[in-house]
Amino acid sequence: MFDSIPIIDVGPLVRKKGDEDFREDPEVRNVVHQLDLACRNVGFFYVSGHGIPLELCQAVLDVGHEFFSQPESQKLRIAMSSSTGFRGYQKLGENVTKGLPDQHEAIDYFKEFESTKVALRSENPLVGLNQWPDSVSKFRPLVQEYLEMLIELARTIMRGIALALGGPKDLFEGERAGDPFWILRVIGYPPISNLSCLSNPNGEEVGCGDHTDYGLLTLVNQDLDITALQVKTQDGKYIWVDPIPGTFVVNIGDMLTIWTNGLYQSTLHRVMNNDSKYRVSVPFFYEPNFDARVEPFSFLQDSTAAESKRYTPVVYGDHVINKVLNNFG
Ligand SMILES: N=C(N)NCCCC[C@H](N)C(=O)O
Ligand SMILES: O=C(O)CCC(=O)C(=O)O
Ligand SMILES: [Fe+2]
Repeated sequence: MFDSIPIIDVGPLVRKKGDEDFREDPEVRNVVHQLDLACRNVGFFYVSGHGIPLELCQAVLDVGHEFFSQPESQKLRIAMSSSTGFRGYQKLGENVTKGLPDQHEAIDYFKEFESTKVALRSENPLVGLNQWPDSVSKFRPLVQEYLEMLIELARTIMRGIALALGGPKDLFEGERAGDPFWILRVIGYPPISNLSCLSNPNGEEVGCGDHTDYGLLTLVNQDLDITALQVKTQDGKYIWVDPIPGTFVVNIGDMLTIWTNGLYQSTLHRVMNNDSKYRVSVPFFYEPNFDARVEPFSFLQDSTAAESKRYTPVVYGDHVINKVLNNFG
């Protein structure tokens, strides 16, 4: 049970990640304990002290606003389709959650596959090249710089989570997530009140319907002047996730649920932009290796035991392909 989202200063993890005595360091232990509580009880937390400049986060949101404010014809020049590997721009309502169209537009980026892995091409619908808008000149260099920093930050937080589980600090390296897949979405949410045609026949319009994220860890960078993200508590109530300057909103994904045999559950969340302003958010999704086989850790099975709670193993890539194909029918 929870009614608020904890704030965790991960400064010690970031500063001491190369230290020999990382595991035993009292400041690191303290962060690790907070991560454990947040992952067990909430599945969501804010991260401060991460070292990513606020100006870079803001600049990424700014180019998002600039892109979405363009005429549709301009945006469609980088349109997403099955022939781009589902990478690129999707119009309002194109993404579907639990059968209902989401009231957001977005550009989706996925890690590109190495061209040498030819075998992937024929059977993997996500193979393709990322689509960059040349109409917003700073877009590509900014987003690429941002991506590199977020991959590193997420890897560092996963090292803390590895210790929180009582595992070795490289629990999520190697065959599990040493060559992590990633997804980045630049998302625009018009004010719900502005929507000219309502798509949901039997209820409220949502910017993004109830869902859990697919992989390991999501880091959300969101406009600071609008509250729109909501997290569902165990008793079915939603709580608003107010933006806090200098933080990311972090949540755990489905693969961590399986690896931890349900100890750390991915939490349902949705987006409602009831504000009168247009909202941009940029979630970054840090994922396992594309071909990682994900199954409950044997060292956790005793403590998380009840046989009925055993999670079925999946290959991460199969899970994400399924999700993406469902999102776009
Ligand atoms: N890559 C991630 N996690 N994207 C999350 C999008 C959530 C909505 C999507 N239509 C769904 O139903 O999953
Ligand atoms: O816009 C947000 O704040 C979160 C979006 C989200 O949950 C997602 O894309 O998975
Ligand atoms: Fe999400």
